[in-house]
Amino acid sequence: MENKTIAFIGGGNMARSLIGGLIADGFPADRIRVAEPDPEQRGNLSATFGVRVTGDNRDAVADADGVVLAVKPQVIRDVATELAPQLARTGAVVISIAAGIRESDLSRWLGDGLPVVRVMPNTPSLVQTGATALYANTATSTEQRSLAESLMRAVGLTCWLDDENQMNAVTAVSGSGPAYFFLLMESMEQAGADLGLPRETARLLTLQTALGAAKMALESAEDVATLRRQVTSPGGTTEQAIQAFEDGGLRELVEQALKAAADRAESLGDELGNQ
Ligand SMILES: NC(=O)C1=CN([C@@H]2O[C@H](COP(=O)(O)OP(=O)(O)OC[C@H]3O[C@@H](n4cnc5c(N)ncnc54)[C@H](O)[C@@H]3O)[C@@H](O)[C@H]2O)C=CC1
Ligand SMILES: O=C(O)[C@@H]1CCC=N1
Repeated sequence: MENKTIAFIGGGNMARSLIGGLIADGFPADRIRVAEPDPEQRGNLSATFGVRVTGDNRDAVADADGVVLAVKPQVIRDVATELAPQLARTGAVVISIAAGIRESDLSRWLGDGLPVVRVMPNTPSLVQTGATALYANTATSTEQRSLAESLMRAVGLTCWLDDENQMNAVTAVSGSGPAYFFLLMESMEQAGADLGLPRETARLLTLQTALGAAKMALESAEDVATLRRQVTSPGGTTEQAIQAFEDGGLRELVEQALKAAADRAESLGDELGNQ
């Protein structure tokens, strides 16, 4: 990524996570541009990260080697069309993080033949513990693939997809995934407080347990089912909790929830791609 300049179009939640993670990894703030229409957010981005901000998308991409489209799926078509003539001249690789929006639609809006990489990151990128899947179109050179991968690797784990259709499943698992774990943490914190713990104690015990479980699962040679069984003493306390989860249909609920997220990614692609 040496000497590369990156422009973010849209400086919202996901862009902030990526920018914060990149800077924490040593990427120079003076090689990051952010185009953001909201003046308050621009001020905040500039004050927090020291990046160059602008209200003009075209200004942001002028000297960029990589352009991250970090706007909502509903506005990506307008942004792509607006930037198309300029991107055709600069040859920058376009990196879209928009859920559901297909490479074929992006390529049509940008003008066929431009390098486009679809990526699905997640917000823990802010603390360099992101999980990102990437898919590149055939117009993307090896160097441009490597730029997209290096950007995302700076903020966490990366994996390439050969089949773009898998991107909706990725969105359901890791793109949206942090929210599921946050929900579980919210519920555990509340339950701990209801059982009589001080709120802060319940919070800290919950968060450290989540961190410990994820770290252990990543580092252990055992699969997660085995690790779960190791906590579950026969006739003990965990068994009662796990039984309550199973009786409540947790596994089916998780399947339904992830299917609903993947279906929404698909329908966003249908709705917004056919414009
Ligand atoms: N939030 C998340 O956890 C994740 C989000 N994504 C994707 O990232 C994209 C952005 O999502 P968020 O950051 O959550 O949304 P957000 O609403 O926080 O950020 C979008 C930003 O784009 C700005 N914007 C609106 N119109 C614009 C325009 N015409 N030109 C430039 N900027 C414009 C908005 O002012 C806003 O700051 C979406 O496409 C979403 O699917 C992907 C993975 C995870
Ligand atoms: O909720 C959403 O649509 C975006 C995509 C993945 C996470 N947030």
